[in-house]
Amino acid sequence: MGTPQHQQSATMPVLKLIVLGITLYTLNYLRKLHTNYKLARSTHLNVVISPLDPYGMIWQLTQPLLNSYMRLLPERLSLWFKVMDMGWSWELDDYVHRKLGSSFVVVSAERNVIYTCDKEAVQWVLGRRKDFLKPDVYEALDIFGRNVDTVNGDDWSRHRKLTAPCFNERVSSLVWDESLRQGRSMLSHWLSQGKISDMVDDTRTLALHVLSAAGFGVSHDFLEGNAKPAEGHLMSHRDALTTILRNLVTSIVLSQMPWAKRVVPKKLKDVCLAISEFRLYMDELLASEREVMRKEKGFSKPNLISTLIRTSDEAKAEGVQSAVRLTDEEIKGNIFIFNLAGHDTTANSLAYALTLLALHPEIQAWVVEEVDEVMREENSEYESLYPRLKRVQAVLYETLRLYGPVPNVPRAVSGPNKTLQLTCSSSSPSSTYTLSIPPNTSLNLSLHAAHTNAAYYPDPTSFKPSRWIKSTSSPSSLQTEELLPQPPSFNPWSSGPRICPGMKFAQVEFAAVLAILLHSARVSPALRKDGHGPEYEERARKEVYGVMRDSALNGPTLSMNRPEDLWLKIAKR
Ligand code: HEM
Repeated sequence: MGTPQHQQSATMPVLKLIVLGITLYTLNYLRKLHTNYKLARSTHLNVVISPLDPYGMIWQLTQPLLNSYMRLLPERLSLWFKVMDMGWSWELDDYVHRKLGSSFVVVSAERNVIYTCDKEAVQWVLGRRKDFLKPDVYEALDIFGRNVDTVNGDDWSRHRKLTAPCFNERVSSLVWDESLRQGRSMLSHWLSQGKISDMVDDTRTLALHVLSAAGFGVSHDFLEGNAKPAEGHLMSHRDALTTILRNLVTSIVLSQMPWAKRVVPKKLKDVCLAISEFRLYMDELLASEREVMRKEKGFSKPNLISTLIRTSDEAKAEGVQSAVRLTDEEIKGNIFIFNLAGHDTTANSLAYALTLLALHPEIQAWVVEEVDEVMREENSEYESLYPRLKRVQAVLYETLRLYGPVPNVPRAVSGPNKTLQLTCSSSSPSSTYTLSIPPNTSLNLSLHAAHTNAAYYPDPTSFKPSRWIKSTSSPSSLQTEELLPQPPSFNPWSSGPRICPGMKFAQVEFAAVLAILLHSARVSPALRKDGHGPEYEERARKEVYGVMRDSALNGPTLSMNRPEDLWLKIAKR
């Protein structure tokens, strides 16, 4: 054993090495920060310096921990955090853009990010899919195979071309029928309770069942679902999918480590099982769908999966090169992404809309007027009823404007060292500016900030679905009302070539469910404890509003943080 002096002299070089390492790292960090700062200044936009890379792993991991501390700091020290935290950027509406301009730059050592809520810039970026790409981070969603949501370039054209036929009018009609069926069951379940909490849980079940019927041709009962595993399985199809969607990040990580199922704790083992079971179900679906097509020389039902297989197999049969076909892995990747992209988005939109209507009884009465007129008819056909639900559609638009599931859309710039320029004048005609995007710069399109910008929407934070309706006669009547087209500042489904292909699917599902509910029931705010009288109603209103506003990006979509605290009264009309 050496003397203390010997030990001290042995640790000195190690310490020196550590100090040298830290110094070199810091100098390199400052050099990169300085280079990016100079690039950011060249844009002539306002600049916010961030110590962390907005797309980096450290930011992703530390953000939730830093949140409560940052709220204690004065704004000049916490502004970078306010800008980058997606939860805050939703909570603050367009506050940050009002302070820093409709476009500004966040500088970090790794990259710069231009944040913009300028409608011209947003349309420009979304319209140029070859210049502005989905960032690599999307590839994490390739759990079951590459798909239309995660790929870029020619691959995207192929996926989009072959998946587009899935969203046709026959599928819309199927979505309508199934949504009415599920909506009716959900309503009788709610009416039997009189007062409900955690409505989001029910709207998620409903959305999943509609996707299952329209996606796989598998119908579930609203209450019982299909909890029994099919023959040869350990988990039901519905439970496997629900487990994956509710544990998305864990599923992404575990899908990369197939060996992990042997060593992880029980809860994670269930996620591993769900992944392998869902893969098996998809293999079986593909095989059985092909069998039906072979026997009947057609396809059983016009659902998403049969359309996807048919389109792809027809291309194969016609000897079309592989460049315009999807592999089985890619078919499975797309089926999964339809489920992921179409589940929480629609479920949360329904939940927010019902909460908003409960808080605004006068608007609920306005929608009911239309619903009663349309739904009193004997027939419940999609073609004749859906187009007449214009006020219902206006409620969806207004809900998405204020509580859109996707408040921000990220984009990377393709190729190195490119400077792109656009002249913007929309936010203020007197202050036209050039938006130039220097090298090493990504983009963040602040959809929610645009949706709550007073230059685009008068009285922007108020819930006013009537702003989407115009009447062609005076006095206004239901027959002469028209739904206004979506303006360039309104992009809850994105826009351009990569616009959400499930837009119509979501619109039809939303309209059917809202119409069936409001035709028979009235929704109003409630509290966990029963009570009545004006004071009770006022407290219930405040509580429900508070729970709804306590929302954040939980996973990829905006949702309420405490849905179990949301109580609503459902009374038969
Ligand atoms: C209210 C409901 C919905 C909203 C607000 C919504 C919103 C969006 C947005 C903003 C994007 C673009 C994301 C980006 O470019 O980064 C998108 C893409 C997509 N959505 Fe939706 N969505 C909804 C429902 C659905 C449904 C029901 C489906 C399928 C059944 C679906 C499937 C997809 C797919 C596959 C993409 C990727 C398209 C591509 O990149 O070419 N969505 N959605």
